[in-house]
Amino acid sequence: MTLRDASIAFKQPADATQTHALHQIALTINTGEQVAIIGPSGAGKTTLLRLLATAEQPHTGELQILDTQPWALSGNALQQLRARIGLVQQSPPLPPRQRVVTAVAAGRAGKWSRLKSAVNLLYPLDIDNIRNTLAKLDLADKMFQRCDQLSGGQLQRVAIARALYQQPEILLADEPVSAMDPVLAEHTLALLSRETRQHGATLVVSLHNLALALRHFPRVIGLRGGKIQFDKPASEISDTELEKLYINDQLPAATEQSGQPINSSRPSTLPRC
Ligand SMILES: Nc1ncnc2c1ncn2[C@@H]1O[C@H](COP(=O)(O)OP(=O)(O)OP(=O)(O)O)[C@@H](O)[C@H]1O
Repeated sequence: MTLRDASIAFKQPADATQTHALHQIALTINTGEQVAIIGPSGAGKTTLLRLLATAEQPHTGELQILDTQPWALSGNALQQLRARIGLVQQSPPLPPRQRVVTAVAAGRAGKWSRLKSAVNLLYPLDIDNIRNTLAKLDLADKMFQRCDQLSGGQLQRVAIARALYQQPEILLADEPVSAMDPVLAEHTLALLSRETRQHGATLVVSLHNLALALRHFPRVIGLRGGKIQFDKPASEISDTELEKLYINDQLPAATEQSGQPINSSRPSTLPRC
């Protein structure tokens, strides 16, 4: 997938000013690559993932993905393209009363006929595969539970199971392990990496945890203020570059109090606005 000088600006309803969520982003991510996106709160990570998922249209510039220009496609063709792209959202929008099995089955709805999707909503057709997918995330016992009976971390795992079950060619995940304990977070990122590699799929994940980003992803993109600060192999990123990426002039007291430099080797969850 390729972005050429892509920008997105949002109008703020309060004062009608524009926020440049992304500014002239140029990048290419090749098929099968595994990439982490890091950066401070408000850097534009979610917007970038939504742009790649074709959930957001660039206001200027261009996106080419899976050999097409999505915004030149008809409505039907765009829907078909979206069925080939999986997006795990930061707060998975799972209907509270839906059962886990149905939520996961919905991952393939875009690939099925309307009739099959409707039947599947009532009577999930592919129980064994769904159970296997949930088992990889230690959730097989929750298969028939309602989504509103799950914890935040369990809901995140349901959303990941749904994306894995979809078997997309591109899997995009927005802070997919933010509500998980450290052991589950490690396990889940390793699983995402392994599963996408096995299917030859591309994986792009935004993360606040630097240690996880650097450990699990060979390529890391640092985003700040809607612009790319660096895009390089994880092994080449220095602590100074990380300090520069996350520097927060709005939080002098917090930074002084902690007195801790940003260190990529320790698990780090940085202060958020
Ligand atoms: N729908 C929207 N309307 C107006 N402004 C928006 C909208 N979505 C995002 N923004 C603004 O765009 C900027 C980038 O937001 P985005 O959610 O992409 O950042 P982020 O890096 O994912 O942040 P976080 O780490 O806190 O999730 C922010 O300034 C945000 O306020």
